[in-house]
This record gives sequence, structure tokens and C-alpha cells, in this order.
Amino acid sequence: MTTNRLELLPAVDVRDGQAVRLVHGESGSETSYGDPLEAALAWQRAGAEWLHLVDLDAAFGTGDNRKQIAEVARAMDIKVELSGGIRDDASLEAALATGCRRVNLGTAALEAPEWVAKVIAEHGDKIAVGLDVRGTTLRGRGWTRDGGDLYETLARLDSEGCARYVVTDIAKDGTLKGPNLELLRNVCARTDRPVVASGGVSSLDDLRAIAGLVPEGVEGAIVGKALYAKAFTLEEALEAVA
Ligand SMILES: O=C(O)c1ccccc1N[C@@H]1O[C@H](COP(=O)(O)O)[C@@H](O)[C@H]1O
Repeated sequence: MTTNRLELLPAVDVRDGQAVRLVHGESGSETSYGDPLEAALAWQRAGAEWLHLVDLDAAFGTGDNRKQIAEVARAMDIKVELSGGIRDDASLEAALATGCRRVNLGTAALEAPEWVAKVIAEHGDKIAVGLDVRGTTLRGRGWTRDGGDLYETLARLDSEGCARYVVTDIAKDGTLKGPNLELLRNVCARTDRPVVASGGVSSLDDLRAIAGLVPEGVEGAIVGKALYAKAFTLEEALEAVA
């Protein structure tokens, strides 16, 4: 169900215990922004309704930050979208046990389609799928491996009842080069499920442009680097899309 106002999801991506931002999702491109809990609490204090919380080590397969991620999720009064390394029953159960509002499945949607269909049927809108793309090719395992065609996978997930998609243009992610509005429009044209935009937001005008796609099915936007780089404040961002 889409709302009229664009939802904003400030991001806290955790690598090796630190809040970081990557460029194009590339391992080794990290800029560190300190303690993840402090970052998350700062976004909550600034008025966020959602937190997009990512275990990057689990996504890359370089370990995990599960205990710390659970502490952050549990400390939040706001809704949490949790992702990274949720690929089987045990990791899904652990993620949902944090009290998060929903989880985002990436690699599993590409490599374990039967399991994903099963958990969509079991958990409904607690499951979103992250469609992380280069061009129209999906990428999994920390965005290091090709995982099939965007629109074929979208059609399959739609038929299985997937409630929502988080669409990331990897070429834009962490670059402050503006969102891929064409990609968002194209995905919205192929599904009636809400879409959360991710990647490239650099300015309040970018957020206003994404907000202009709400009637087409965009429900929210993840904002990372721009907030950490202080291109604008979260308060200004919330005001811009109000
Ligand atoms: O958010 C990133 O910058 C990122 C970079 C590289 C890989 C993953 C990234 N993010 C999130 O990870 C999940 C996918 O994890 P998995 O494939 O399910 O283990 C995806 O939803 C992104 O939100």
C-alpha cells in the first residue's frame, strides 16, 4: 500500500563494528562514521520513522555483526528494515527476533527461490526483496556475482506474492550522483507492489524528484552518504518531502 508522502529511510550499514558508507558497494571503499548505535539514535532523534540497517559483513560473507545489529534494532523505537546475510531459516529467525518491522532479502532471492517463496507465504509483508542491479542484471553475494535478469525475477517474485521491493542502482550507490529515476519508473511500470528507492541521493532536489514518483508506486527512499556527508540534514529532508 503506497502513501502520498515519500517515506525516508536513513541507512546504517555496519562493517567490522562501524557505521560505514561504501562507493558502488565495493568492499574496501569504506568511509567510517563511528558507532552504529549512535548513528541510528541520531537519525531517530532527528525524526526518522524508519531505519535501514545493513549487516555488510554478512552480505559480503566476511563474518557478521549480528549481535551488534540486534542491539541497534532493539534500541530503536522506530521501524527497522534489516538486511544483509538473511539467507536461511536460522538467519531469518534471528533477524525477525530483533523486532524489526521487515527484512530485506538479496542473495537468497537469486539463489534460493523456493525458500524465498516459502518465507514470503509465511511472513507476508515482513519480507521485502532487495533488487540490487547493474543495468538490468541483478547482483548478489555482496554485489559481486550476477544473479539473473531484473524483470524476470520481478515477475517471479510478484507471482509469489512479494510485498515490496527495495531497488538499488549499484552504479549510483554511495556516489552522490543522483538517483536512477528511469530505473525506478521502469520497475514501477512492471509491478503494482511498492518500491523503495536506493542509491545516489545527493540533494533535497533528488528527494523531491523521487517523491514525484510516489503516484507511480515509489513508497520510500533510502538515504545514506548524503546524510553522513552533511549535504543536508534529516530534518531538512523530511521537510522537503512533507
Ligand atoms: O548497502 C550496501 O552498500 C551493500 C553493499 C554491498 C552488498 C550489500 C549491500 N547492502 C544490502 O545487503 C542486502 C543484501 O544482502 P544479502 O545478499 O541478502 O546477504 C541488500 O538488501 C542491501 O540492502
